[in-house]
Amino acid sequence: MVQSSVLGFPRMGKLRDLKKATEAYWGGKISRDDLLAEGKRLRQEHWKIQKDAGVDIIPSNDFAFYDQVLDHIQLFGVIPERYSKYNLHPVDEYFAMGRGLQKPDEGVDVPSLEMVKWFDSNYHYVKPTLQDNQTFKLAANPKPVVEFLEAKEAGVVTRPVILGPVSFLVLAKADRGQSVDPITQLDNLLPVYVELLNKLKAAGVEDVQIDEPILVFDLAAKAKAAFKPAYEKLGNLGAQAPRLTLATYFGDIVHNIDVLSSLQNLHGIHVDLVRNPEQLDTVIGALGPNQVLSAGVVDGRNIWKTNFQAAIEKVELAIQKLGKDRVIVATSSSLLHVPHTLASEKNLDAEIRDWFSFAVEKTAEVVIIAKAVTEGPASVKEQLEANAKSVQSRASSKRTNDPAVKARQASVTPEQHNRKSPFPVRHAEQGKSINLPLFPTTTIGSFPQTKEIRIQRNKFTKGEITPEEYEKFIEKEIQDVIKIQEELDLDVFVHGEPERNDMVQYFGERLTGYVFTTHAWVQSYGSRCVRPPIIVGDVSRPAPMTVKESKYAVSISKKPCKGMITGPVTCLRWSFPRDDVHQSVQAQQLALALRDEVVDLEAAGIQVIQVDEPALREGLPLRAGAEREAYLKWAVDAFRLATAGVTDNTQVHSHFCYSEFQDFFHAIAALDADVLSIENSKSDAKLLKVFIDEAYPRHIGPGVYDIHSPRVPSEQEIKDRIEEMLQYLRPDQLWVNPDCGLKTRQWPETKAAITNMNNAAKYFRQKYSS
Ligand SMILES: Nc1nc2c(c(=O)[nH]1)N[C@@H](CNc1ccc(C(=O)N[C@@H](CCC(=O)N[C@@H](CCC(=O)N[C@@H](CCC(=O)O)C(=O)O)C(=O)O)C(=O)O)cc1)CN2
Ligand code: MET
Ligand SMILES: [Zn+2]
Repeated sequence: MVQSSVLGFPRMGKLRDLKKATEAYWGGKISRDDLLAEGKRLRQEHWKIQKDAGVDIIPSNDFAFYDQVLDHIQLFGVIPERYSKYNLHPVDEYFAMGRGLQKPDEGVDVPSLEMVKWFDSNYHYVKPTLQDNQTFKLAANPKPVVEFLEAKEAGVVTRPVILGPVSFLVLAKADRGQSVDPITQLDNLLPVYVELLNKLKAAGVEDVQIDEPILVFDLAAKAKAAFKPAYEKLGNLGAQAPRLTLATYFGDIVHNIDVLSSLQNLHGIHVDLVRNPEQLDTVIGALGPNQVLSAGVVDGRNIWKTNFQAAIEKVELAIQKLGKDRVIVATSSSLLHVPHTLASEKNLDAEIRDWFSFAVEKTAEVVIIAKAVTEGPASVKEQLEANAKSVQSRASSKRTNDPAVKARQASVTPEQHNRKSPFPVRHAEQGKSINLPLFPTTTIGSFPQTKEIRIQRNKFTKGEITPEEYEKFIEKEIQDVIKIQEELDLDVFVHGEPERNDMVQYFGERLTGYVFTTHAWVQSYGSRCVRPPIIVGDVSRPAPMTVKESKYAVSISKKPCKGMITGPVTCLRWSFPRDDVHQSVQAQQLALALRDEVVDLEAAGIQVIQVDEPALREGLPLRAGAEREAYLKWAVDAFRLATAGVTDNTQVHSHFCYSEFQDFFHAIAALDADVLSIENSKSDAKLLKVFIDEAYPRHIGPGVYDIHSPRVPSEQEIKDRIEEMLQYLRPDQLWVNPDCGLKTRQWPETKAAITNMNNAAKYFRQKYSS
């Protein structure tokens, strides 16, 4: 019999219940016990959904209050002393690592651990941070054991998910000032895995899903070599340990296929056949004689209904070679990356709705496919017919195709990708009308999205206030933030983005070719969620999207004020893209729509325009090679097409909130933006060295403090950071700004942090002008 399997389920709940509970706990509104009880309730609900759907292999330990990697940091005792020294309750220590903790009265002040993108997704994980003398110790009540028992008690037998030791270490880094190479710690870490597996077995666990997603990367020799000792040990524990199924996702493992020979003692291997169906034969060829293949055929990363016929064909190929008992039908990855359920969407057009499948619906899909291949297509005839109809409806729908967009794309010329003059000429032109001091200060766009803003928007969406009332409210918000920026004495203002629910969804709602949802939330980090809009057809811009607010802000600003839009690659990556048209085509459509917006902003008198591309880096194919080069070409072209329509006088900014530029620098440079703001506050300033090494001529603002945490950085801390940056950047090219937008912050901490930031900038301005 072919079993069905889900690799992980979204944990926020149907109505973002987990977000509400954690934020209430942080705000002191509910107790720790209340929070723990809510977590338990959600786990039970999610297990029940999967059990009722008939899923054979249901995950546990896929739940996390903040992040699953952070769970492992705590599980293995990889807790830096700066957290452990406070002897906090484990729940609070966990959140302190995730989001920092500042309690001046109790003398507690510690920033969060670094948080970075999970592979090429918009989910962020907390980076394990190791010391030179790192030790590992299994937590007293290991979470995977506790949650397995909890499910068992509720009548659900689960397969706990744990992150494998090689991935844990490869995804880790040395703490600041430490030099340990994490992978060298394998021998110290393995005993903890052995102990954990023993405890799981003792609790009654038969099967464990052990994730080693780093197998999809190009691995350093040391990392690759670590699989053999790791899995010879973990795969040979016999009756003392559960069977292991090693899971990979978001790429193929063909380039690491030789590793499989040292994994032959494992029960099974999971591969992503949505992203890389072509790896099937190679992987089957490398399996041991009794090993099981978990075939990821239901997309864990996108919301399109699975094409049953195509999925069944893939699974049948595997069955022909392995037999029904050695094949599992699975989601390609955890369903963490898709929204909870389509059932919550009441406003979707019926034709289009029928093309979608969210997490709850995907659990049903794995079950149907498994049944189709086990019992034959007749056993699920109705479902197969309905599915074929949906697939056919989407393929032939007029909603997806706009000849005018296609015609415009066909007429794009190479010159449209180039600014009129090179940077030095533009810079001189811009200097005539935009007066800036040395070390100009600015922010990244958004100011706090207060409860009041969200309430007013909610009322407006529901029709409880008129568009005019909402517009008045937004104008007042803009007035307030302009006034605050004057008081804070910033040099380049922003309008604060109060009208935007999200930097991508807002544009999706204003572009043709998109649909958007009311409840389709996906976790981005911690308690923060996004509601990615869905690209269903060719994209175009029916009318200006941001001009009114930007123009108003400029009209009341005594200093330059940036126009603010989200770039084409980010609009694409943070939406659910089409899977029937190449992403480069969708990016170009978005670029053309945004180009019109940029030109309209300029025409409205906006001299500084920021085009955010924070998702440019995460879209980079995970492995070096032709695919990566092709991506960089079309992604850079899209940005240039969107921005190059303006005159030399207009200063184009771009923003990226990540700092891994090493394998990527030439693409950033090729964007030709006049000013870049980048993330840097939590990474080593050494990363900036690439800007000198490559003689980067233009201007840069590496973030001087981390906006993801409510913690207020001191003026001294910021000065130290700027001092470090000046080792790598010229004083005349350095801007001073936070890491990213301030929408998740509260006003008091925002004002305090920016005051410190501005004072730090003034100190250097003074120092370098004399
Ligand atoms: N798409 C995207 N990806 C991104 C980022 C980003 O900004 N956008 N930033 C990076 C980090 N990620 C972030 C992701 C989300 C948030 C964030 O603040 N999200 C908000 C939701 C934003 C939103 O869409 N808000 C809507 C809906 C707000 C809401 O909850 N409304 C209530 C009703 C109003 C109320 O009573 O509060 C409801 O619908 O129930 C709005 O403002 O209109 C949240 O989790 O709370 C911040 C950073 C990387 N990836
Ligand atoms: N302009 C946006 C903001 O300030 C950029 C955010 S990048 C995730 O919120
Ligand atoms: Zn950002």
